[in-house]
Order: sequence, then structure tokens, then C-alpha cells
Amino acid sequence: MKQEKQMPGIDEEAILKPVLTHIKHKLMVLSGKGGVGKSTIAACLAIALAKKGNKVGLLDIDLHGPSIPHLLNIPDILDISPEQKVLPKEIMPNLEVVSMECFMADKDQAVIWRGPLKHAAIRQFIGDVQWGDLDYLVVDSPPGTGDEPLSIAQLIPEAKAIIVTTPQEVALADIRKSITFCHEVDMDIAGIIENMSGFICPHCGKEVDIFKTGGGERTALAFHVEFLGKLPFDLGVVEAGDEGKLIKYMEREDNPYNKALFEIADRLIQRLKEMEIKPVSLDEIRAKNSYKVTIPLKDGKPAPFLTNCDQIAMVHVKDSQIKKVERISPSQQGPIRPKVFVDLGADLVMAKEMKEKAKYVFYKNKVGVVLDIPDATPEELVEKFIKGELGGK
Ligand SMILES: Nc1ncnc2c1ncn2[C@@H]1O[C@H](COP(=O)(O)OP(=O)(O)OP(=O)(O)O)[C@@H](O)[C@H]1O
Repeated sequence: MKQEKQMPGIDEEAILKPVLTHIKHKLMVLSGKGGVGKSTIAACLAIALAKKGNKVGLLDIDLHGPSIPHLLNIPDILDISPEQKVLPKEIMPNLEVVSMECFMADKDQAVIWRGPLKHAAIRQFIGDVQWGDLDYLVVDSPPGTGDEPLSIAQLIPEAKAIIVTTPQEVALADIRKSITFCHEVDMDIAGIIENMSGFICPHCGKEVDIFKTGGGERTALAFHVEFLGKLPFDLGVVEAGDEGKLIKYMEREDNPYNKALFEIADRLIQRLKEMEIKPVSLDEIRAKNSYKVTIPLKDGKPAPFLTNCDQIAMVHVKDSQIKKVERISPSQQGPIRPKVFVDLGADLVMAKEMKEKAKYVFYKNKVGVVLDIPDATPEELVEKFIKGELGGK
């Protein structure tokens, strides 16, 4: 499991919340290896979503090799608002872009940063940019499953991954790593896109399978992940990307690459609707014949944080009566993850405090959450819940 990278003494959630609450869907474009067309797809998807009338932000967090500024021909310098916030560059109606490159004094100097510094830079990117209200934030991350995607997973709890692959076997082996990474950091996968799948001959217009096609779809099926679609190999995309003219290129509606991309954007919009997560109704839990309540404990009392509990109280309720109370010692080493409570079959978690990410994991798994509980025994707390004195809704 990857290392948690919390910055000591900094409440990252509090810093980012005012920005993130104004962004409806957060997407991170990932790939197992470089050169599969991830940045091009991030840029084209952002363009397609903006063309469909959505407010879109595109954030390039590839600190080592940012390609978005080149692909979209954005200027080196960004303006700063009177409130000292970075103003993203509007490159077409509804689409604003920010890239790490805009903050690098020497463009040819590779950034040699270690994890925590990168994490701080990414946090600043998100927190110090005046995005305003957005329907979609598309984040282009470097290839692989290193520091940058891990930071996004920690800083944006409800970010969803779009995994880009090509049909070759090597890329497909890497895709599995990307899927495992998403599972490890509790990041939902919006879907997989297979790029460079089939070549459209510029002379005869016929599609030729230069690599095997369909591998991305098969992998998606095998891993129970949504397949968003295939994009053909298109020399026009290379040229348009090289010249920073992707926006212009995407005006060609008859082009097979563009057509496929707009279809993928439609599928993505639909998929995100299906993936929307709502808090679990506490009254519905109360009304069940039987349910299980878990409470993280530290030294016998409700733990200040979920992660540092040394015991979990599991209270079984049947017909609005407590039937049994178990005290379970987590077997795993290190911080206790929300998944442990989910795996115990909890219907409800009662805790003092909880990170947004943990709440998100519980709601995703249809587990209810009651916070701000007082110091009391698990039995007293659950009695209060049953009577509606705790967890009103
Ligand atoms: N469908 C496509 N058809 C033809 N060329 C493509 C296609 N998609 C991307 N390319 C080209 O492939 C090259 C790599 O693309 P891109 O930079 O988007 O990949 P990447 O996965 O983001 O790479 P890295 O992460 O290493 O920067 C570029 O030259 C781009 O124009």
C-alpha cells in the first residue's frame, strides 16, 4: 500500500474545500505508461465537454513533462487576481487551463522534486487557482502511479479516474497496475479509453488494425470497469498537437477521431451521472429490521479519528433493540482505513470526526455516517441513535 502523504500541521481539506465544492465532477486522466496519448485525450475531452456547453477546467500536473501548454498553445504567464489567486487562461468559451509549466522559470529545466514538495505544489495548484464554478475539472497526470496521482487521490476525495491505454500487450499490463492503484487509493474509475486503436488510412479512408484492437475493452470487462470507447490512430491529431491547434482540429465534425471522442464524452457524462453518490439516509437505517453499527474506539472511548482507533465496537440491532455488542481488534498494521468497517458489514459508522475521503468511501458502499458523537459507551450511543437523539437525518 502507498504511503499516506499528509502534510503535518496543514489542514488540506479545509484549504481545498472552498474550491472543490464549486467543482461538480473531478476527473483524473491516468495511464500506466507514457506516450499512449493521455495528455492529448485529456485536452480533447476537455474541449469536447466545453463544446457541449459545460464549464470546464483543465489542470496539468505533469511536473516533469507538462505537455498541455504545447498542445493547446497557452501562454507562459498567467495573471494573478487582487486576492492573489492564479487566474486560469480561458482558451475557448467554457474552457480554462492551468499548467505547472506556467510556474516554471526555466522551461528546459527538469523539475527534480521529491514527493512532499510535489504534493504541496499540487495542493497549491488546486487551492490557489480561481477556477470559479466548474462542471468538470480534468486533471492530466504524469504516466504511471507515482506521487502526482497519489496526491490527487488524497486531495480530491471524489476524483474519478479515466484510464488511457493502447491495444498492445505492454500497455495492457500497465493498465492493470493503474486499476490496482485506483483500488488501493479508493478512487473510482469512470472508465477506460483505448487509444490508437486502428489506423485510418489518409489515402483510402479505410481502417487498418496496425496494433491489435479490443484489448482495452477486454481488460475493462475482465476487471468490471466501464469501457468508454476506442479512438483511432490519426495522423491529423499528431500534427494538430504539434502545432498547438487541437481546438481548431476538433471543429472537423466528420473526422473519425473527433466523432469517436464526442461519443466518449457523451458516455462519460452518462457514466458520471450513474456514479453520483448520495449520503445514506439515517432514518432508512433506523427503520431496518436489523442493522450493524460500528464505532471506532481508542482506549475504550470513541476515537478522535477513524484512522487511529485500536478497537472497533460492533453493535447488532434487531427490532430497535441492542442484541449483541462485539469488540473487534483490527488485524492490520498502520492507519485503519474505511474499507475495514465496510468489510465488517457495517450499516452505520458513528465517529467523532472523519475526513471527506472516508465519508465518500462509506456513502459509496451504502454505509451511513453519524459524526460529532459525545464520549459515551457504544451501547449508550446506539441507544441514542435508535431513539433519534443522535443522527437526526
Ligand atoms: N489517436 C492518436 N493518433 C495518433 N497519434 C496520437 C493519438 N493520440 C496521441 N497521439 C500522439 O502520440 C504522442 C503522445 O501523445 P501524448 O503526449 O498525448 O501522450 P501521453 O500519454 O500524455 O505521453 P506522456 O505522458 O509521456 O506525456 C503525441 O505525438 C500525440 O500527438
